[in-house]
Amino acid sequence: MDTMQVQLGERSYPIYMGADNLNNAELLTRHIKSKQVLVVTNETIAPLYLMQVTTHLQNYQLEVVVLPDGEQYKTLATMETIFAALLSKQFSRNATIIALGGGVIGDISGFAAACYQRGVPFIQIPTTLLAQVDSSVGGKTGVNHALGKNMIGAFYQPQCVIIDVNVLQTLDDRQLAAGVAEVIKYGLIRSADFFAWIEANIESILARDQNALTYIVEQSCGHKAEIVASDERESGIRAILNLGHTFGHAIETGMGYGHYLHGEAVAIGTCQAADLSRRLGWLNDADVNRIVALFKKAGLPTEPPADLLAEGYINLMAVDKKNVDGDIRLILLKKIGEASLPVSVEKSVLLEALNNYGREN
Ligand SMILES: NC(=O)c1ccc[n+]([C@@H]2O[C@H](COP(=O)([O-])OP(=O)(O)OC[C@H]3O[C@@H](n4cnc5c(N)ncnc54)[C@H](O)[C@@H]3O)[C@@H](O)[C@H]2O)c1
Ligand SMILES: O=C(O)C(=O)C[C@@H](O)[C@H](O)[C@H](O)COP(=O)(O)O
Ligand SMILES: [Zn+2]
Repeated sequence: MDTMQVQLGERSYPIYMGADNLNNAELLTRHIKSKQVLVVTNETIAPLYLMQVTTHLQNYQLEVVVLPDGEQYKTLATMETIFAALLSKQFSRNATIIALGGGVIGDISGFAAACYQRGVPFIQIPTTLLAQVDSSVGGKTGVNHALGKNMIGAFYQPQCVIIDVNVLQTLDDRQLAAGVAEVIKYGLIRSADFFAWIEANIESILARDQNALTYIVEQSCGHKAEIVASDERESGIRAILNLGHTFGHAIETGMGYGHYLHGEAVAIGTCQAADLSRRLGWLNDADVNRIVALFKKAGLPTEPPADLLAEGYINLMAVDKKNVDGDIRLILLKKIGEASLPVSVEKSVLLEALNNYGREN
């Protein structure tokens, strides 16, 4: 098993990465400092992994909340189910919440932990590739609003992250690919070598080769942990983790949550960001073709939805969290392996790019 530390002073925590960690009773209980424990999961994950985890928690006052499955349930209304369970069982401020699931469960449970009695400890047990490489690390928690993605939330760090790569074997292919989108992101924003490694090994990743999966989880967590350690609350460099997300979040909200998976929307959004970077003269045609080709090889979409028109996009992007004084700001690419900090883009340039995506300047 490999351990990595997210260095955040008194909020520092370990990420445990390995195979079979869900069968490690000592590890699963190492960071629980309370008698009361609430496991939050969903109706898909519960039959697969709930027992495997709760079997090691029999010495605690254990409660379980099983939420409905889907991005459309990442709402304030769903959080009420968690608060009702905590209050009806009279859980105290030292109780521990365990998030067992993908990014949706992690984001909701983390935000519930941040809010309940103004903050209780929580533990992330991510069960999708996307959650293992991205959402379980870094403390962004929250829920969606009908008018904007992740608009209600808090920065709230977990006590630890426990990753078991074995659980990736039960993920369906579409969900695996969605996770690969965020893995490609790390190569694009920070490491041309890692990007080239993904290009060379994409077949092994998609075939769920244990070594390939372990490698991308370790590399991705390493990149994310370093970025978060240097800028916990996104006042600067952390924003590069948002590559492709300004377009991607507009797609998710505009098309209705759950229509496109988050990773799929990020894949399209990253191709749009690459196209815009080319229009600004930062990337050349060959770079953009290379990026689009890798997403395609991963089985991800690269074309924006035809029914989301440019004006609609811009209205949705107008509430992006990176905006300042109403100016839309995006993360773009200087080259493969290096992202820009947020760049303000004139509405006319954005409209031109949205209307002519993939075509000559
Ligand atoms: N907090 C962050 O930093 C951050 C980063 C990236 C994404 N996110 C958020 O994460 C969410 C997307 O997360 P996701 O891609 O994990 O989606 P998800 O949580 O919806 O999980 C995807 C699907 O896989 C199922 N599933 C989970 N684990 C499984 C397993 N081991 N075997 C079989 N099925 C399994 C789930 O029930 C669900 O149907 C979005 O809401 C996105 O905004 C947050
Ligand atoms: O951790 C971060 O910082 C990220 O931006 C990671 C993203 O992959 C993730 O989708 C995040 O939830 C987006 O954050 P938001 O602030 O744009 O909602
Ligand atoms: Zn993301």
